[in-house]
Amino acid sequence: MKILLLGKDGQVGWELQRALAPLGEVIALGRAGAGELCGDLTQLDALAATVRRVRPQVIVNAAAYTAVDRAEQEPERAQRINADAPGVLARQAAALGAWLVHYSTDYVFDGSGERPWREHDETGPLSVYGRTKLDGEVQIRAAGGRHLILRTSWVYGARGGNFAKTMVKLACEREQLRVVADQIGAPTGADLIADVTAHAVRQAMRQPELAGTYHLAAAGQTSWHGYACHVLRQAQALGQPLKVTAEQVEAIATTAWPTPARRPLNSRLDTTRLRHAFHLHLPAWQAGVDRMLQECLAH
Ligand SMILES: NC(=O)C1=CN([C@@H]2O[C@H](COP(=O)(O)OP(=O)(O)OC[C@H]3O[C@@H](n4cnc5c(N)ncnc54)[C@H](OP(=O)(O)O)[C@@H]3O)[C@@H](O)[C@H]2O)C=CC1
Ligand SMILES: Cc1cn([C@H]2C[C@H](O)[C@@H](COP(=O)(O)OP(=O)(O)O[C@H]3O[C@@H](C)C(=O)[C@@H](O)[C@H]3O)O2)c(=O)[nH]c1=O
Ligand SMILES: [Mg+2]
Repeated sequence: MKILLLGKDGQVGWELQRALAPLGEVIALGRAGAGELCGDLTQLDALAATVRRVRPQVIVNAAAYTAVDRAEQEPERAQRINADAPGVLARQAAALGAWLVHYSTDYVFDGSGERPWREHDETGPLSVYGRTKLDGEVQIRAAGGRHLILRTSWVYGARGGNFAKTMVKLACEREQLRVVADQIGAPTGADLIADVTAHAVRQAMRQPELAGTYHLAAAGQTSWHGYACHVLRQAQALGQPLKVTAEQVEAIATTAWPTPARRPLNSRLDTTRLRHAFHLHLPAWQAGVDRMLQECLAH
């Protein structure tokens, strides 16, 4: 089996290089591409030509414009990368009879209510990032090919920048940390996402009726404040020289932390559909966070 992986250098893309390897030949492209193959999602014609040249059975797209606040100033670029490029990939995949695996986000929802979002709940993105990710989903479905859209949340990985690493860095540098406590979700590891992807691809190729949209997040829930406190407790145990300890992190409301992009308060994702369809157990969010910190901070 031939798999075309896009976005190989991102948090999820990096883990996918490892997780997809046992499934077949993985042609992994970053933004720079390789030889005649284009991996740049802003180059729509060259991207389409790349798919036609490789003729994969599966395309996995882990590339995205993920700078949520910056996207408010660059809506056209975010639209091209997060929506138009996935549309191109989906139409090329459909023409080849190939699968497309793509990732989306909790930020397609408006964050209202208390209950975890289900796949068919009404969307209502609050930001340019969320709107462009939602349009990517729409374009993929419209192409009519076989696809898996995996919506995930609060991604972290050993490789790449993420909130957990930012908290450790800031707690070592600053005298004070304030973190929003009213946005609720589940931190999800890039390694878990990659492993579930590989498992789902294997199963979906035998059971094409499994095509569709699924919520994929670690079990449990917390706030960004709860997440930060957990990270700092672990970091301290691993010997990091913190100036701000977990107990000293100030819990604040979203209204006290103004940002260019609005973010959902309720980012919980209901993963029942994924767990049942693919017979999966999803671990508690803390397990993967602890493993990542151990990998990054232990010496
Ligand atoms: N990060 C998160 O918290 C969440 C992510 N997701 C989704 O999961 C998926 C994977 O995200 P994650 O791995 O965390 O994101 P990262 O930001 O770690 O990785 C995205 C990758 O895409 C690359 N990229 C950006 N622009 C282009 C381009 N024009 N052409 C080619 N590559 C490009 C980035 O390169 P560079 O670094 O050089 O810009 C980066 O390597 C995405 O679809 C994202 O929307 C969903 C929920 C939460
Ligand atoms: C650095 C910092 C952030 N915050 C807040 C801002 C924000 O509400 C929250 C998290 O900050 P971030 O910048 O990591 O958030 P953000 O980049 O919006 O994270 C999102 O990224 C995209 C790609 C997704 O798809 C989402 O699932 C989600 O992971 O914490 C504080 O309250 N205090 C701080 O010191
Ligand atoms: Mg971010």
